[in-house]
Amino acid sequence: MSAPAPKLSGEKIPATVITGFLGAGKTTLVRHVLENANGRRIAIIVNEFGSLGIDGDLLKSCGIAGCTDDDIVELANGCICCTVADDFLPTMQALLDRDDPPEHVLIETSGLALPKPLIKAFDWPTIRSRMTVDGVIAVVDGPAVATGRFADDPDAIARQRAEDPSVDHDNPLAEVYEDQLNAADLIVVNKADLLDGADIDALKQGIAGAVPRAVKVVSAYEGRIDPAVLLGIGAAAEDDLDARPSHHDGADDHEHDDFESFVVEIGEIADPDTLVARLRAVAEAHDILRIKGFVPVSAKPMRLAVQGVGGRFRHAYDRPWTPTEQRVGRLVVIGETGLDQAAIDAAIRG
Ligand SMILES: Nc1nc2c(ncn2[C@@H]2O[C@H](COP(=O)(O)OP(=O)(O)OP(=O)(O)O)[C@@H](O)[C@H]2O)c(=O)[nH]1
Repeated sequence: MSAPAPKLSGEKIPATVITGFLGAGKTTLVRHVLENANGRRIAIIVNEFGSLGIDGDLLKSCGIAGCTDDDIVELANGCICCTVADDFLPTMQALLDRDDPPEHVLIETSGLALPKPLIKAFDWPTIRSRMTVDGVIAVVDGPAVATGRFADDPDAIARQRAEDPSVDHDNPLAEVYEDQLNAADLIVVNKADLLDGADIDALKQGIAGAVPRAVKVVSAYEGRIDPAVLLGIGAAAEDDLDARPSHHDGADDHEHDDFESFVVEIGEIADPDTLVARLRAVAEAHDILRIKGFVPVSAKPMRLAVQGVGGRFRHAYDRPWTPTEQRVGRLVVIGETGLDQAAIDAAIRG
């Protein structure tokens, strides 16, 4: 795989924003870029909706040569789009002020973040003079879109509009998903292994037709796209905000109260397959969007990383528990507001 050709705008350091709904495959794609960085110094900023930094932890334990923990900065304090001034700008400033600043910065937003406020932050004078948004990549969960996960219910919208003409959506998932696509310079339809060729073509066409401007749409498996395609787009997105409409244009701020997250703690488990079967049943019964975390397994020195997107689960041992870590399982649960937290907690803990 060839090294991505750096396409700097003047002396500015390029930043790539990786957006996409919960569980679409953003961390998987970031990891693939790191594995194929060919010596290029890339810093990663990872933002999560939940209070636990699972993605940053997964990337830190990736064992990729040349990728140090210092190059991975976690912002787990809420969605990056709402904490721009408090968290994001000081973090960027610190990266830029390093003795050896990165050659490229990848920013993985939370699955619920709206990318536009983040792109706008690159217009702040202190950042604007030194960085540019090289491109916004939207990662899409192909099978989730194909099964109508983000589709609106047209009747419900018509009813709501009759009461309040300014209402766009009754579906917060659709709203976040569309904002993410509308901001993109490149759209990656991921999880192609779970779709057949005709479905992929139809999805790509449908997505390309739904976004407001001509944007390349590609398909991928496990986020495997040549970094030369992802990096070096040269979009300067901060100068091009009007071309990226958002459902929240005109609003000073927005709330994430359509979604909620909480953490379930569990003790050592005896058998990963039994746990995953239980998690799958809970996720389906409560329409949970995302479950992820790490769990100790009896007599195993390695911790088990567990990932669920809807009812689809994966698990793998990722690294040994360190001597200073408590062998306690922590799973982040994310869903639309109104989850029955007590019932979910009890069901997960068995
Ligand atoms: N079958 C399949 N699974 C995939 C693919 N890419 C990623 N996954 C799995 O999907 C799950 C979510 O992937 P992540 O990369 O963590 O997704 P994410 O977008 O970073 O998730 P959040 O940060 O929670 O929004 C994991 O279990 C991945 O292993 C793919 O191409 N095919």
